[in-house]
Amino acid sequence: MATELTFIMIKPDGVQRGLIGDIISRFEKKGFFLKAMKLIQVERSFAEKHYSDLSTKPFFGALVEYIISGPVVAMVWQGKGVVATGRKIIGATNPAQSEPGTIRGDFCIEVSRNVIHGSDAVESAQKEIALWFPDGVTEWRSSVHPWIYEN
Ligand SMILES: Nc1ncnc2c1ncn2[C@@H]1O[C@H](COP(=O)(O)OP(=O)(O)OP(=O)(O)O)[C@@H](O)[C@H]1O
Repeated sequence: MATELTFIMIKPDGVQRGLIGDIISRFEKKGFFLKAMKLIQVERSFAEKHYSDLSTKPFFGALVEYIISGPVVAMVWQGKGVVATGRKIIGATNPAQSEPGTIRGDFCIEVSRNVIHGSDAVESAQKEIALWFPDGVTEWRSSVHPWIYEN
């Protein structure tokens, strides 16, 4: 059974622009399973912690302002290869380079308003899931699992 997990966050622009349903639908239709989800407006200190790896970047202050500017949808998705495939579904960081058919390729223009975050590695996914969902995620098995996964 596929146990890989990734952390996905719909950023404030994605929430404000009504893209939540479309984004969730893309992950569901691919064959990934939702394990946790909440709509939450985070504190500055929490956003700084989430993006601590980028604290020396010139855009760090603007990035934190953007993330705390409204509610975000934080989610955990499960499935075979969900970290790498999730990044492909999302598309390149800069929407100018994101392929059509990806979330960023279809829905946004600016790197500073790029709608969605996805973990970049299994290890960072584990760290981000622990930060955003300290009480853990919901264990359940979809009844359609055998129609998507051979084992
Ligand atoms: N040059 C930039 N100017 C403004 N914002 C930027 C710039 N580069 C990155 N960002 C913002 O910081 C976020 C994190 O940058 P990172 O390089 O980790 O990209 P990413 O891993 O594709 O994005 P994310 O972590 O949000 O999935 C980007 O998604 C974007 O919102």
